[in-house]
Amino acid sequence: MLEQLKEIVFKANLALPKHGLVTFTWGNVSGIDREKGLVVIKPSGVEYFEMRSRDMVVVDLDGNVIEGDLKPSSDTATHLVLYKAFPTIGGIVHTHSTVATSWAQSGKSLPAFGTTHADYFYGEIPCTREMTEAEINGAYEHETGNVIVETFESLKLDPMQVPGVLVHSHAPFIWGKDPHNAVHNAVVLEEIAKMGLHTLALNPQTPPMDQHLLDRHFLRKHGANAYYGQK
Ligand SMILES: O=C(CO)[C@@H](O)[C@@H](O)COP(=O)(O)O
Repeated sequence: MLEQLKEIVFKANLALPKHGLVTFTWGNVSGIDREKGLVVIKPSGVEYFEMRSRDMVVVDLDGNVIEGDLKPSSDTATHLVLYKAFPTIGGIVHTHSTVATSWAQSGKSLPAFGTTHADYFYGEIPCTREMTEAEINGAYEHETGNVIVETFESLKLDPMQVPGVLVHSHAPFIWGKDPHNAVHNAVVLEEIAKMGLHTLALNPQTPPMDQHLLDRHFLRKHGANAYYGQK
């Protein structure tokens, strides 16, 4: 079942250690088949060097395992909340990449300081609020998804314009039109998180970039009038 999507999700998972985004098993990638309403996700706690395409787990949008011998990622419930709330996304990545996670741990949103950021994220990457004791002690991974959705709704953000979030005291979740695109955005997030950290070290008063420059850079790569590359 979903052999092609399993292969895509498997390769996207292997791309995380390749890009230096995960240590040990600290991350996961999923992809969705929207027509079938099924999600393919990495198995939980399996070392990347041992993982095989056939180890990918197929779940439905309620989290029932439809195919697979292994337990799905412990973050599956978060992925499912995001797929249900954001119908335009096709792939999700979670990592504990060092610098993006440092922003999340500090509870700080990542401002758009320059064009590297603006090429991929149309403005600040928000950090969620802290989760409550009841949320932490309840269905924690499901509530993690809910707090992400709450953040995007309260800030009126389009998840395809800001394809990622910093979860307070935890780490980033990043998404895209498919698993490969989500990994690409996760690599970008780690790079701009580093740049943001260095920017503030050099000048703690650095303001967010000019709005016109932000518009110019995001819109030249995204939307109806995009012209970057061989378009
Ligand atoms: O946050 C954590 C662990 O703290 C998890 O996201 C990470 O280890 C990945 O877990 P899975 O192997 O996907 O279950």
